[in-house]
Amino acid sequence: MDAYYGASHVLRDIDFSVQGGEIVSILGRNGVGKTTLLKSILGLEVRTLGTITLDGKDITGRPTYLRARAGIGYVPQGRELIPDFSIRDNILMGCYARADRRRLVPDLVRDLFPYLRDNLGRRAGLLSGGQQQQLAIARALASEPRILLLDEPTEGIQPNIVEQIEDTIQRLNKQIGLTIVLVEQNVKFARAASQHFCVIEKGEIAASGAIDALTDDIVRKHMTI
Ligand SMILES: Nc1ncnc2c1ncn2[C@@H]1O[C@H](COP(=O)(O)OP(=O)(O)OP(=O)(O)O)[C@@H](O)[C@H]1O
Repeated sequence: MDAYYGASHVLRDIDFSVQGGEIVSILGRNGVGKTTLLKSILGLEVRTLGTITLDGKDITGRPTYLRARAGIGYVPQGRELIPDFSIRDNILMGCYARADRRRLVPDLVRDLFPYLRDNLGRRAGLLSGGQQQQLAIARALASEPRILLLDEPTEGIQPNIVEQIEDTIQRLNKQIGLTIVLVEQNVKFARAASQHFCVIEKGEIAASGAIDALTDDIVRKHMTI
């Protein structure tokens, strides 16, 4: 798969796949194309050449909202919440991506995030960074995705809260078998959270494999500045 913004060729010859039920981290320096890979899977903003399949079905020609309804959830970098909306209304925004369009705060969200459950009427803009990240994940879960794309969930989050996010990711993966693609700059977090990795350098895959094969050499070569 190749990806373009206008004439700018951002991803080249990307052969990337995720098995159901696994967590994969996409790593690499700033600007190498990690977010673009997620946007290519979603069909968002970027133009792609090549084929994208979900459960063996070709979704390449489908618009983003149909890819979402087919089971792809997205937590964008920077979270993109609506600060003046309540926690409840931010979560319900995710329901537009549901195949059945039902508007409800799923039980899963209530179980995972007791703070959100107990403060549904609170304005999103008043939440801490960690709570906002929980809310962005909750909004994505409202569509009941089978695969969740998470763009830098630990960015700007206090170290003690990073562990909570890792715990959430593990629970989603183990309890409901959610497949997760995680864009990360935090190598320690990626090592702890995922089973596979994929390093991108200048728009191409420079290394990939089981997470144990993510050596310090690879990190030094492709990730240090
Ligand atoms: N909407 C856009 N239009 C044009 N160029 C873009 C657009 N979005 C990103 N780019 C460019 O595409 C390249 C890859 O960007 P991308 O955001 O995918 O990188 P990234 O690895 O996710 O970086 P970061 O870690 O900073 O988020 C960069 O050179 C960036 O400037």
